Amino acid sequence: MSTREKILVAMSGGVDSSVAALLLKRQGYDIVGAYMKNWINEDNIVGHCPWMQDIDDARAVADNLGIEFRVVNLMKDYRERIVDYLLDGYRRGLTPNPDIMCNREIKFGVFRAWARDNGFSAVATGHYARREQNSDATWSLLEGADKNKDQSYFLTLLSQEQLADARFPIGHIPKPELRALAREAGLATADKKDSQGICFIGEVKMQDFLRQYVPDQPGPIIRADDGRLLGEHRGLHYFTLGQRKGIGIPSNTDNKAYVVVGKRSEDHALLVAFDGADAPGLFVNEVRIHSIAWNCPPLTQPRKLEARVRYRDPRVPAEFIPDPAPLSDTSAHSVVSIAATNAAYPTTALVRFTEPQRGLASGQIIAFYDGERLLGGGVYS
Ligand SMILES: Nc1ncnc2c1ncn2[C@@H]1O[C@H](COP(=O)(O)OP(=O)(O)OP(=O)(O)O)[C@@H](O)[C@H]1O
Repeated sequence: MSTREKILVAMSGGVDSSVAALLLKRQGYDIVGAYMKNWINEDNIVGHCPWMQDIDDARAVADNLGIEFRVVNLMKDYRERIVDYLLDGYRRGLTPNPDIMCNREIKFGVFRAWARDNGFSAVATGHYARREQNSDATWSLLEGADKNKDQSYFLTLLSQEQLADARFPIGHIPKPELRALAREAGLATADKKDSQGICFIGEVKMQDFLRQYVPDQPGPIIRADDGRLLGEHRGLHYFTLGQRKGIGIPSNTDNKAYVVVGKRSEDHALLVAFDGADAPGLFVNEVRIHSIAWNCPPLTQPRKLEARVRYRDPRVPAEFIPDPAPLSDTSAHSVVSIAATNAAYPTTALVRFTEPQRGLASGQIIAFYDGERLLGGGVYS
């Protein structure tokens, strides 16, 4: 009987996870490839979703590598844990982050559980992130070596336990080198273009998707500084803090563009201002967060660290100040609770930035770092 470690490789039909499988195979692991069926556009609501092509591509790579290939149906879990979270968030005026939730709830949640039930000790993905063992045998998650492709931000809410079962075989490779490896090995996906996040959101505009599920609820567009009525919008869920495109109010004669600076739930008003450092509410020096999760020992005392306020932003200096006795964790109202259950540490905090930060929308996620090392993160209140 084989004593090689059994690893389930999440194969999306993209080049990154194809090379993840290639490398693990070369390293001698006992691997099986699996495509997660997360969403199928059965109602044909949101147009084209290339899942069938993706399955064919993933299967072709698995055949090339001579490994078994499975399709795992997680549509029900995905609907309950990601789509409902997304729609619930938008209905409540938040800006949810389905990519981060998908990693925690699906890839390293139900998919990992499926892997365990089927005799695998770990789940590998094609994320640009690295895992490093600490002296006490726990794991740290580091940014991908290719800083232009780093995806550690998307793994922000993973726990130490999830990290222990995760493998990121491509995290140390620059993308051009990865494509070269794929070509040399003759992988069918070698020159496939990069995907755009979650299938059903990547291939369609989020607005088109939301239109099918969240009823329009028109309200006034109001200029924040003088209360002037500028027009009408179709629903607050189509907008997020810091958004400039699609407001539908022309720039003024000086070519100054309007930007969303707030939402007022009482009268469904969309608050806008001219974009700039003095736009009211657009820039903040500090922000409250909830649903904090750590993959390292939880921070219970104030500490200086670095924060990434959104994907692709550089890390910025900040001070993390935990609330000693959080009164309420707003995520408790969410369909999918983002909060760490029974956390033995404060799950709310204040984050104070050295430089003001722009457009931190409620529901979005902040990630904390110590250099390249991801510590954890939380959700903007
Ligand atoms: N439907 C899916 N089935 C299996 N694994 C998936 C699926 N979607 C994503 N993954 C896994 O999650 C990783 C990151 O997903 P993401 O959507 O960010 O793709 P990516 O970075 O473009 O990678 P790839 O080139 O492998 O598609 C993928 O590399 C893959 O391991």
